[in-house]
Amino acid sequence: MSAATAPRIARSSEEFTDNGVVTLTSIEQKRIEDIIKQACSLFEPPLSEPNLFRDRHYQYLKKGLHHLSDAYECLDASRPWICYWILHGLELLDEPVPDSLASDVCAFLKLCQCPDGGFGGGPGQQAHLAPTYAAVNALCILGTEESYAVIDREKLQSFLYRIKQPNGDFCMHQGGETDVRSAYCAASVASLTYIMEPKLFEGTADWVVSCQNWEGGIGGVPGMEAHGGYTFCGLAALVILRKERMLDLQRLLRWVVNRQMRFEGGFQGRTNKLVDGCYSFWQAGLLPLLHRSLMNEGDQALSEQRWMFHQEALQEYLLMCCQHVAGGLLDKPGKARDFYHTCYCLSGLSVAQHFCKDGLSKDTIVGKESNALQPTHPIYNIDPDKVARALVHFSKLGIPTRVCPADEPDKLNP
Ligand SMILES: CC(C)=CCC/C(C)=C/CC/C(C)=C/COP(=O)(O)OP(=O)(O)O
Ligand SMILES: [Zn+2]
Repeated sequence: MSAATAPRIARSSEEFTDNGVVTLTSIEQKRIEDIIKQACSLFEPPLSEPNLFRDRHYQYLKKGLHHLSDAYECLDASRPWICYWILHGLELLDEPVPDSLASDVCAFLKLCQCPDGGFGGGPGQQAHLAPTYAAVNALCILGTEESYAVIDREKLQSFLYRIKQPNGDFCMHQGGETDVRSAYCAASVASLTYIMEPKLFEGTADWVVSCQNWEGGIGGVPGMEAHGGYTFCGLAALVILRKERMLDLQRLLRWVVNRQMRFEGGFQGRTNKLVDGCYSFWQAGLLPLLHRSLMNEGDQALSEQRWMFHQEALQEYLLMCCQHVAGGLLDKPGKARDFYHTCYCLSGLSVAQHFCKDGLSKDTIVGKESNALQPTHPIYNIDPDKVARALVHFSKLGIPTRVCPADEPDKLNP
């Protein structure tokens, strides 16, 4: 389907204003719609096919593994994230990482690993669940004996026990905050590296479920506004724990499908906020998880061909509004490119291109076939084959047995 003829979900917000009330939010929304309109006008016929700037994105990502600009100084405590964002972007583009570069990344992430387990945001930094999640994902993307060997699984397991809370949730780091991100990061690394045991996740599902709120989505902590980032973390954590049926999935579905913007085609993170390219993964990525969960609940009406969002409209938003001409992707037109948005815009584009159910797949590619990206795993957001390889590798090693499990939990977080 050409971009020019693709049906838009609905019309601009102006056409929905029935009481004429102007607020700061409505002014901002209108301004963004005007910017989107302008960006899309560049694709009027005959230039109607939006093109993925594959090579420019590749060059941008490749350079980031060697050199970062001063703008990344503020991410000094997120360096494993930068490795993950870049490596995942490269695998989506089907660009291999040379062996020597892969070894350099392994050596760097080894320096980020803490003597007591888990990974910090950089060498010598305190162990934290977010960079731990990013480091494990990055090492699994590399998928070599060398990269798997970096992870000290016994110590990773004891780090998780140390930050586990009596209510089932985890602190992001010793003495740190708790929210739904931590349940996902902990469940993700524990399942991928095969260190998961029931005791470690006792109470976790109940805690995550308590964060589903009146809107149907999931907030960071109980009672908080629902947000796409937390909703993805909550649902993905429950899918790993095989407890997603404890959520009200119909209300979750209703909430997320209403986060796709009727004019822009991209997703917003929460009600009455602006479209942002990164929610192409955090929000649209919920639909494959929901599809599987509802199928397991016996829902007979599920499509065999499509996810329950407008896949073409999301692809158009990403291709027409989120690509930087010099490579890299972004939140919305006029914003700067960065590796976070490049990773999650490409991840969302991949979700929107590839439907898969029970081994049956159906591709819906906006623009040329060469726009197609590699698929991504709906839970871990890395190449599905790399997930399978990591599971085979780590399951052979068995679950580490701790000397005295009862002594560890909450020792440092009474
Ligand atoms: C695995 C892992 C650690 C996942 C993180 C998930 C994630 C993206 C959470 C978002 C958190 C948040 C409150 C964003 C609001 O940003 P904002 O107010 O700037 O944006 P908004 O206006 O779009 O809501
Ligand atoms: Zn964003």
